[in-house]
Amino acid sequence: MASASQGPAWDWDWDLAVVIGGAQTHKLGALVLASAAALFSWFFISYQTSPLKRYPGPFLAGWTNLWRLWQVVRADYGPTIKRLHEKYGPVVRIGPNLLDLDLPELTRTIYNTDGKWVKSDFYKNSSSVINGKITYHMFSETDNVEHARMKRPVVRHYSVPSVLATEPHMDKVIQEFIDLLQERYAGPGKTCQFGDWLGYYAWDFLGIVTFSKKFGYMDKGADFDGTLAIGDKSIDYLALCGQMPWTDYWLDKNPVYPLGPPNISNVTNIAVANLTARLTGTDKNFDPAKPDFLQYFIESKSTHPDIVDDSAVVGYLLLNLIAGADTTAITMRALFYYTLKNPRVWKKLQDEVRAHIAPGKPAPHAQARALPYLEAVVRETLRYHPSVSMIMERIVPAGGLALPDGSVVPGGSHVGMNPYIVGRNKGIFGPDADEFDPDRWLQRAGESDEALRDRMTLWNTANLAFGAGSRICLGRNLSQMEVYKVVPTLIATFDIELADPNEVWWSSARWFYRTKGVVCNLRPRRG
Ligand code: HEM
Repeated sequence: MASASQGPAWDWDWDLAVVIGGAQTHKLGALVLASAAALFSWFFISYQTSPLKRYPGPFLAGWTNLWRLWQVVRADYGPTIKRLHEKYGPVVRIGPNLLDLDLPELTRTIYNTDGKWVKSDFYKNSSSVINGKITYHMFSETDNVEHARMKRPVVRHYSVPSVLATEPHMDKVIQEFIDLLQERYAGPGKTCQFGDWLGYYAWDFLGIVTFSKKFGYMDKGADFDGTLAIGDKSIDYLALCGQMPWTDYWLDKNPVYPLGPPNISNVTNIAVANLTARLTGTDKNFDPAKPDFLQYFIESKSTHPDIVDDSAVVGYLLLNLIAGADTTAITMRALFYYTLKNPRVWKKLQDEVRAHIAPGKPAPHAQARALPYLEAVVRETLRYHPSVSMIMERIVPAGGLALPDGSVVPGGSHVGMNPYIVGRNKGIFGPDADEFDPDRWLQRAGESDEALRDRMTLWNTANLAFGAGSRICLGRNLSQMEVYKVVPTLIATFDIELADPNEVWWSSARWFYRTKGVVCNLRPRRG
């Protein structure tokens, strides 16, 4: 009985708890259901009423940006979107408010200099928090007026004559590069992680033209301080967060516990240390007869005191390194990978180079630029494997964008083109656009000079490897000089072959189309 009399009390409490708990569970369940219904209705109404609904694309992409985030996670972004264009045509909806266009005839409209076309928020997460304030640089600043203000003091330093003035620095680093390769890898039975070395060269090259000092990756033959790996992470962060830019405020810009990519503090420290040494006259590396970008930027403080202070100089220095090293390394790696895999192209390039460039010393820029097949190979590499292989998003200005099919994309929508996709447009480059063939850039049999000129003008409109318009790559002259000088120097100095002619390199197609591999045998030149 006792147990019977105690039992009901316990049961009563238990039952009450169950009833209350059940009621709460019901309420919670109802709340979850209501929220899901509201969310679904919101998605459904947005989907149904979107002015972009008429454009084809994967079903999920029209509903949520998670679809495109997933494509970035998969690291096969450019090729995936290209396949969608093959299926749906030149306009593909890849987000609720985003169209990817394969319409080279519109490049000069979307990427122009009139200031009306603005970069989307995709770019904003490539910024830093300085003294508690989010700070943008030339690449991440979306406001065109502010961007023009930042660019004005330094743009002339990237002109061909200014870049050419740094050739003595380039020669120094190129000489060291070939000497190190000779020392370490030119012996019998040795293979060289050539792809990695092109990365070390690209970083040390920029170190030397930027502040007359290498980082030391070539000397150590390794990413000894992890900077190259951190650089990769920060570019991946840009690509991933850029699909839903608000996530950056919860991750990297979160004031409580920032969860962004590791920052390249060692490069920042090096930039600050170099600036301080230069300003205090203790910089032992600097020779006033050999200008570098640090010197140019310090001069900008006098020419534009209202814009450039010491922290702006550090910003310019960092952008040189972050925007310029991997992009150029990707281009050089791709150039060697595709040409070495194609014996006809390799032989033609090697013959041309060896007929004009002396081995064992840096190729003079003027001589290298006079080699037509080298030029064709570089152009084809930039077309076939552009370092930036994602959509370069812009916001359609008020008034809309008229498409060739007669439709008008309304103002406020996001649109853009991807250098990888436009570069393989068959209407422009022909049915073999998916093949690597530098000869396409040469004058064809029976083609008049005028016809060649027209063809090149057309092809240049589809060349977005360096972007276009007011936001075109600032460092393009510098990176081209870097490539045009080192490639013939290497070919003139070494017999180069892939250690495994069937090598399939590792690749990751996100904002940068990164690659690893190109393992080579380097032997002192015989022929
Ligand atoms: C092969 C090498 C390179 C390639 C393929 C490349 C590609 C690009 C592309 C496509 C853009 C435009 C992005 C957009 O509009 O969304 C860009 C912008 C930029 N690049 Fe490069 N780049 C290269 C090398 C360099 C170098 C060496 C530097 C500097 C030393 C540099 C500095 C910049 C800067 C500052 C911007 C932003 C320009 C602006 O918005 O005003 N790049 N680059």
